[in-house]
Amino acid sequence: MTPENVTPPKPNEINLDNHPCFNREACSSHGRIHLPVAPKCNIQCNYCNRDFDCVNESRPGVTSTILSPGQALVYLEKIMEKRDDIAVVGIAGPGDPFANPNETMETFRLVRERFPSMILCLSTNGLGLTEEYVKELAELQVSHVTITMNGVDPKIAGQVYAWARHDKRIFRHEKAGALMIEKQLQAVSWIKKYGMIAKVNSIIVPGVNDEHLEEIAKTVSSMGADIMNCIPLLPTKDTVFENYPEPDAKMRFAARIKCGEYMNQMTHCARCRADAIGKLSEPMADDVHELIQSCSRLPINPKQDRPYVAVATREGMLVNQHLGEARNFTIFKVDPEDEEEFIAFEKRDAPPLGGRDDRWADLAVTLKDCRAVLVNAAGMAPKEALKAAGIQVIEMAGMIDAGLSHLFHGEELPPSLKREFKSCGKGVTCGGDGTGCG
Ligand SMILES: C[S@@+](CC[C@H](N)C(=O)[O-])C[C@H]1O[C@@H](n2cnc3c(N)ncnc32)[C@H](O)[C@@H]1O
Ligand code: SF4
Ligand code: SF4
Repeated sequence: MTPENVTPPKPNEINLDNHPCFNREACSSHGRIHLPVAPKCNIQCNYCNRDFDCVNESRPGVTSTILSPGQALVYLEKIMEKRDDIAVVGIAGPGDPFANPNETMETFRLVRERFPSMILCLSTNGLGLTEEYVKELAELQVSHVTITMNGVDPKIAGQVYAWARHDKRIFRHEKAGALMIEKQLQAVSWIKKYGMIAKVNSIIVPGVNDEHLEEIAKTVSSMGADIMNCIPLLPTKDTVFENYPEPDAKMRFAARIKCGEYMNQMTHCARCRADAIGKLSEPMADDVHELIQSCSRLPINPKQDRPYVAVATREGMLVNQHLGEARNFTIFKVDPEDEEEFIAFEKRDAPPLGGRDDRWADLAVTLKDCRAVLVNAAGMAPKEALKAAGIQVIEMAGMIDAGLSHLFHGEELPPSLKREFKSCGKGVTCGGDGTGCG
């Protein structure tokens, strides 16, 4: 399971005392960075609203961009060149790390290989965690794993989760609560089995679980969980709990005192963004915001040599074909004589229609030296298949040169040219071939 090129550091090379969330004294000297590599979620909590592209809000679930594992490593390298106080790399969304397990595990592998003494941690709802993942996390010396648990009674937990998706089924209400509790307790026991620090986050939701937190503490402490973080609900727009009151100081204090009878309590959580960086509560500086944005415009695998970009175009000036309708792709590169110019030097045939998933796998091979493909639109299935093969799918309309400047020189794609294909909502797997699903 662990790739051969990963050499986990010796335990004494990582100073766990430097984690500012687990050691209040480290707050003034050390910071953490969250890498936003996990956009999807497998459940919907009634308090959570995940926003991308948002710079102004500081709360969980918000990020200004999403990074691939390779982009995240470049971003981290650049941050580490700028500052020497970052002791922790965490993955906390904006969705769930184990609704995006490949991205999560790959990010940890890359970071561990490059920064052997970095503290690694993550926060998950527990649903997608498997023993295999927990084992590899331990091998990579991820030291702190947080499981967010809002109840140990299905009736109470079921009020917090709108739905949970597991094994291609959707669970709601009490059934969602029961499923989540089972998975979360299992996750805590694996984390302890493999020797990691287990933190339990519980969101204090007035009138729902404020009287029940003690039961959670009692249950998880008996399983060996190390620390609990009772986080006050932050009422958030466009969520079921948006009009619930934020727990006052009395409720927060009471929760921590009652739970504190069973286990250590964290009291200084800053309810951070999924792309938080620096000391706890430090706002994201403008230059860091620009840096993370520019890293998100790098090729998916920035360290791979992919010198070309493929374009779905009829006449060679405009991006004007859907991925599925293009019979061929025009391949562009930077003009070696003039870095500002681009040269179309080849046409490559698209794989024949039909064959669905095979077709996208074949296309990934055809475009294996391309960092991206510019198209008018593409469905989820081809986007996922190409992304997994390291090829970014950029949906846009208009001049090809604008897309190429974006990809080769990191220039912002004008919003007027951006397009985003939305599925029809019929719940079928969309081939995105522009021919409709009938
Ligand atoms: C955005 S989640 C991402 C990680 C993972 N999906 C999870 O739930 O643990 C990070 C943390 O923020 C918490 N959170 C999300 N929305 C919140 C809100 N409105 N108020 C308080 N905590 C919130 C989650 O419960 C979780 O503990
Ligand atoms: S599991 Fe985490 S990311 Fe998913 S809805 Fe709940 S809080 Fe949000
Ligand atoms: S959300 Fe809380 S536990 Fe997570 S990094 Fe911020 S302060 Fe630490």
